[in-house]
Amino acid sequence: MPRTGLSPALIARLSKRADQHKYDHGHALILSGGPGRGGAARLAARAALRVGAGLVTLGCPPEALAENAAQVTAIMLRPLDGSAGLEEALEDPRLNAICMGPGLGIATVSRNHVRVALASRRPVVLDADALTSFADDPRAFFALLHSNAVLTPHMGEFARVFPDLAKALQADPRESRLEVRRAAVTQAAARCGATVLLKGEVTLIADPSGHLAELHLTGKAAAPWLATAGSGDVLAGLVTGLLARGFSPFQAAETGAWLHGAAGRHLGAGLIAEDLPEALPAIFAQLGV
Ligand SMILES: NC(=O)C1=CN([C@@H]2O[C@H](COP(=O)(O)OP(=O)(O)OC[C@H]3O[C@@H](n4cnc5c(N)ncnc54)[C@H](O)[C@@H]3O)[C@@H](O)[C@H]2O)[C@@H](O)CC1
Ligand SMILES: Nc1ncnc2c1ncn2[C@@H]1O[C@H](COP(=O)(O)OP(=O)(O)O)[C@@H](O)[C@H]1O
Repeated sequence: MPRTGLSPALIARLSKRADQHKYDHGHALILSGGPGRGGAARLAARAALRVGAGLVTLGCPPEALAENAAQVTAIMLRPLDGSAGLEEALEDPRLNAICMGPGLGIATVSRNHVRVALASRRPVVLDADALTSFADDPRAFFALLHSNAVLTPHMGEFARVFPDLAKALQADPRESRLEVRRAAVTQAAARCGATVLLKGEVTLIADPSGHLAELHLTGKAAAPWLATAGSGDVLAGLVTGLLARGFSPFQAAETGAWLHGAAGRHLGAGLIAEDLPEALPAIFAQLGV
């Protein structure tokens, strides 16, 4: 990916044809945490819907259903009772992309959700608590992963799953940091067998076969107001929505990161995470989608 651009081929893939119906655009499942912890997953769900997934369902513990029902409309809701509930939901083959981590909680149930989702071999985005839940045993985590998974850590989460690679980064002087970051993300993807997107003002994306993309939100392309609570949850939702639409993991990661950056630049100072999905129609219009 050019450092600040999106290729014409990826822009073309964002369009919807007139003869398609909603199920042609996929059905994303976003998992939410318990009561009082649903905000992050709702942000992700909204982003998945705005980026064009045909349907988005928020799966939450039964006790969080009323809270979520008060907050969402176009997004559908499904109570999921533990990982057995997730397994049952995944009997529907039309659910074709999963997002887990934002606000999920760091707990055994989160680890079990990750196991069930990965065992289904569906495209899955693993963010936030889905990563942190495996901090004490990254090797067990890697054994579950496959090439349809996308990990979207910030630096803190990256260090929990790839502590040795993060240590090398922290030890390195500033001027060689980008080179070291590239090497670290490339090694991380090769090690875990999934696409890894390391977030920041420079976002790096690597897949297990050695492809590397980077998005530089610096200089004229800067979008520093993206450093706000929930912004990464929106990114996770964008990537999930694109996976539901049939983008490959690497394409979904680079397209999602680009749209996220464009929305951040478009909104500028004062933006909060809720604004980001709502900026997508303007970004699509600028792209001619
Ligand atoms: N509206 C909501 O409901 C929100 C919920 N959130 C959820 O809150 C939970 C905790 O996520 P957090 O990421 O806040 O906390 P974490 O504690 O998981 O990670 C943050 C820590 O990581 C370290 N770190 C190192 N480099 C960093 C970097 N580049 N960016 C961020 N942290 C870095 C810092 O020491 C920081 O204290 C997650 O489930 C997340 O999804 C947050 O996303 C914020 C918004
Ligand atoms: N200075 C910055 N410039 C541009 N983008 C940034 C900057 N800081 C953070 N971001 C982006 O904002 C998002 C923050 O995500 P994350 O740290 O996971 O926050 P949260 O957990 O609150 O959602 C990421 O997509 C990251 O790339």
